[in-house]
Amino acid sequence: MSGIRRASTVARTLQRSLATLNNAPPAGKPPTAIVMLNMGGPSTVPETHDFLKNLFSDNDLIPLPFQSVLAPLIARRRTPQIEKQYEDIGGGSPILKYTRLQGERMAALLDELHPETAPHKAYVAFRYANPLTEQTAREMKADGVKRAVAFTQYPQYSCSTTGSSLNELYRKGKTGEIGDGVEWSVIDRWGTHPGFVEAMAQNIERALAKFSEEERSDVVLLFSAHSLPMSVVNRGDPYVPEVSASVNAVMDRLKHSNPHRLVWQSQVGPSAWMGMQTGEAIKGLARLGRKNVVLIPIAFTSDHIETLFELDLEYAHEGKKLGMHVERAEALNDSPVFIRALADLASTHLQDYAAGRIGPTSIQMGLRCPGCTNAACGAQKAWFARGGL
Ligand SMILES: C=CC1=C(C)c2cc3[nH]c(cc4nc(cc5[nH]c(cc1n2)c(C)c5CCC(=O)O)C(CCC(=O)O)=C4C)c(C)c3C=C
Ligand code: FES
Ligand SMILES: [Fe+2]
Repeated sequence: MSGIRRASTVARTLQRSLATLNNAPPAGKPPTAIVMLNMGGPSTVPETHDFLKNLFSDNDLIPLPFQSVLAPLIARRRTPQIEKQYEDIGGGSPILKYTRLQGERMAALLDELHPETAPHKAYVAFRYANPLTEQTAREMKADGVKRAVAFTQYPQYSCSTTGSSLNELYRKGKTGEIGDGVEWSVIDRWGTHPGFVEAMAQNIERALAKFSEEERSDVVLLFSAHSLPMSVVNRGDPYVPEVSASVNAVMDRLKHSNPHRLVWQSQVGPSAWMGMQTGEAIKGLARLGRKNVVLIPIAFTSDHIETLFELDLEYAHEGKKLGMHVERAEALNDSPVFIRALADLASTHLQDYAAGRIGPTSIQMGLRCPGCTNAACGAQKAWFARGGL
């Protein structure tokens, strides 16, 4: 351990002891909180409007002039179209169901893997839908949490996704809404973790098995990730290279059995976004005579309108019209291989942190995008680097 890291560990331990003296914990050992960060989605169709209003109000995701006035207007205008999409996928987003299930199973595994910090409790903190961070903060405070891990559920880091969730957590944490003297550390990205790669590869193999043996090696693997505005890419956001690293890791695990491409979906509005777009790629492959495609959602861990609506209902349907055979690799959802990977990530983090091998944040998280002008990013990173104390 370096001298600086040892000194900061000692300082944190002292701060923690003082905080404990000031706020006696409730009877019984409070849980180690594993806070699962994600954007969330409307669990029922009537929640769509509030979800969109929260999303368009997020200055870290979409900086708008007069945001507090414009956001409700845009949300109201967009609600009917998006409500229809949630109706078409069965009446709501399954993200809360899957995040809860993943969290509960992960916490049970963690109690076995790392009994030193047991009991573990998974908390869900969504950015735009219930349970919002403020609701989760109240629950954590009531539970008397003193040690918490912010665990992003986005495999690859973007300042518009994980960055926004961390900024929100920082705002609630620094005002004491989550409790006083809570010691934080962060799992900020994990897009090449072997368990995540294995779970993705197994789902791709299951989709490939739906093609005849003669066709199988010729199937194009089309990895599809939510796009980013070029303004975000061009300020140095790490998401695009991190998604590419995930794709390469999965292809290595598959021993490059098939040709592949990484394409981008779900762009919103008239500005320039990262391409090539998924829909255009399917049309282009059809034009080039490629008949067989597996679509792979690589940047999200559970089903959402983008898998169930865009990939299944729009693109797969479009492909079929063009005479193609299009399958989709399942999202990770309740994959036991994936849930074990989450538990491994958290237990390795807790172990390394307790042993002083890592600090509260990764080395990579300390660096702001070279083009960043958002002061919240700097304050948030500094706060988490001090363990939130
Ligand atoms: C890793 C995934 C995602 C990134 C990166 C991302 C960036 C991003 N998104 C918008 C604007 C919108 N996104 C919307 C919905 C939405 N976004 C993601 C994921 C990422 N977004 C998901 C999974 C969803 C859907 C939720 C679901 O339940 O399926 C929407 C709302 C829908 C719509 O109006 O079309 C908007 C708007 C921006 C601007 C952005 C990067 C800056
Ligand atoms: S936008 Fe990336 S650190 Fe601020
Ligand atoms: Fe999005």
